[in-house]
Amino acid sequence: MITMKDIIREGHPTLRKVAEEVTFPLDDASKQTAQDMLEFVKNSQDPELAEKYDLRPGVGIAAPQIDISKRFIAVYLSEEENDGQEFSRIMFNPKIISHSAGKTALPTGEGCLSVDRKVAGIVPRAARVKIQYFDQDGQKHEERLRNYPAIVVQHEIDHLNGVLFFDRIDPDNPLALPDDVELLG
Ligand SMILES: O=CN(O)C[C@@H](CC1CCCC1)C(=O)N1NCCC[C@H]1C(=O)Nc1ccccn1
Ligand code: NI
Repeated sequence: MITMKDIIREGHPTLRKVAEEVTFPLDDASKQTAQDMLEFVKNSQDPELAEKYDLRPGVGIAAPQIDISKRFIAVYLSEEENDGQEFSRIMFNPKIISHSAGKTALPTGEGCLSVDRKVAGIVPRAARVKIQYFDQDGQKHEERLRNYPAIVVQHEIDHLNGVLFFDRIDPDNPLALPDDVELLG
């Protein structure tokens, strides 16, 4: 199982690489790793397991965070976290194919399991995104996301491009709310 010791931290070069696309048919190792990543995110939200294995609660993880520079992510939002609808996905080669002009941001800013410090500031992201990704069988999916799932998936796709959340904070005015950004309420 994946635990915090497997998660690389800020300063590790892999976090700043552009990850490689996966090819299909997927090798078994990538399939297993992706399932382990989803399991980690779910485990991290279970108070008993998080306590037992010292996991920092997370809602998503990208392969580069466990030092695998390949383009796949896992996201898990419980129904409590996502307006009564569970959101659970493993995405291979995820891509934003279009997005809204309007932007959104979490009112409390963002953190990252690979960043062991608090960085205050608004992280503007597209409010709505149309994404394309492949599942482990190589089936193509297209999905429109908004609100919290849209923010989480954009945070994870950033990891595939070597981007960390604080790269998106305005250094001159980190806490300012740009006109075109609506806080997620
Ligand atoms: O790349 C992936 N990561 O770095 C894990 C991050 C991803 C989220 C950060 C903002 C958008 C995506 C993550 O989940 N966190 N960031 C660090 C500590 C907190 C934790 C978190 O927000 N936990 C949480 C939130 C709601 C409910 C349950 N748990
Ligand atoms: Ni992160």
